[in-house]
Amino acid sequence: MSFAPDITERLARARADLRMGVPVVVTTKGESGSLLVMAAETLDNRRLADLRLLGGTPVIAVTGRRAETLKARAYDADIARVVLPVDAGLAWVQAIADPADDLIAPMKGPLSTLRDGPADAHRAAITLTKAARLLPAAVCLDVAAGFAGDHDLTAVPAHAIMDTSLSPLAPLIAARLPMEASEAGRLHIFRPEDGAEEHYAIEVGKPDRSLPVLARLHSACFTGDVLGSLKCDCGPQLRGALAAMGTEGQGVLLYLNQEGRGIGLANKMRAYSLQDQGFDTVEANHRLGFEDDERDFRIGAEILKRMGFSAVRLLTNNPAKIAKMEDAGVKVTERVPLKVGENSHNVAYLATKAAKSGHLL
Ligand SMILES: Nc1nc2c(ncn2[C@@H]2O[C@H](COP(=O)(O)OP(=O)(O)OP(=O)(O)O)[C@@H](O)[C@H]2O)c(=O)[nH]1
Ligand SMILES: [Zn+2]
Repeated sequence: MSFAPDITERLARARADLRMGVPVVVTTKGESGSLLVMAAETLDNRRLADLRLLGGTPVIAVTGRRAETLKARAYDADIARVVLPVDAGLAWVQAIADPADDLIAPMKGPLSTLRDGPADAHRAAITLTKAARLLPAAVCLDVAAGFAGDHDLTAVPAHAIMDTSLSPLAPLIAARLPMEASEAGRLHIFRPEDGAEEHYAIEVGKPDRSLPVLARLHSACFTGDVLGSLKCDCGPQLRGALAAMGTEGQGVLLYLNQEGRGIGLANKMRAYSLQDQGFDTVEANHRLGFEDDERDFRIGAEILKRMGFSAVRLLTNNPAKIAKMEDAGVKVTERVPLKVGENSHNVAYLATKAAKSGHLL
């Protein structure tokens, strides 16, 4: 009998802790052992002062993307460990993590980055901040084994954070949902076992499981789907896909809670703020320290398979989605273009997606 949380549950706790500003400890088997980790975004003055009392050399781990903008040398390939100067305060930490003021205060340096020593735990710390939908930057300090226990902190092994296997998704409940596009709608809720966000599937009609189904993998876009934002084409694509399924009398639309191409709504708004400064959608993601697209489309493939679908006619303009479906074992027998909702505000955004992300015009 055990009531203690397992590794997956402790990972969920660690994400929640970081969002609240509570430190966590990342452990490795190597020489350093335990790394105290705080998300740069949620660090406060009290914990920064406490960190200083511990001595040692605190660093901020940032992604290679962010390091490039900061002109910091990334000795660890895809990440950099920026040394926290002795006199650096909270504003300095936040300016390293957050590109909001990069243009008005461009000189943060010269920044010194660590070259020696293991960086696996630091890399895991950044991955954890991303999973918590925070800015990908972590304030880190080597601590003695036992630190987590002494301070009642959640400890997680780096290898568990870096484990990329997909968490099982269980179908939770489904119910009839008549919609404008089709009265024969049914909404299914899927809940992942790792405590991450739920995802939804809207089934239209009763599609024959032995035939390729008309399908759409829609990523959540609060601004486009709900507010009718003109900055993207998501709202018209969502309604267009449902309308096509209504006309055909069958189909399946997955509503994946991967807002902002997987960076979360707060970070997407940071990206929008950078776009107001003149950066395009891809550059904005990079300046924040993210890749262009942080979504995991295996989730969509898994839900389709759980629902009994093995082949789809996919409504998309994004060839990467097709490749990722095929990789995950869902056959794409046809690409059905979905070109709706172009306007004067999003024409540059759509052109950037075509030029940089391979979208078909
Ligand atoms: N980070 C970021 N995300 C954005 C931006 N504009 C829209 N999004 C998000 O991008 C996602 C929309 O992508 P989709 O329409 O599903 O897919 P796609 O990759 O464009 O491919 P299609 O199937 O052709 O539509 C949603 O999660 C939006 O919230 C932006 O400027 N920055
Ligand atoms: Zn959108």
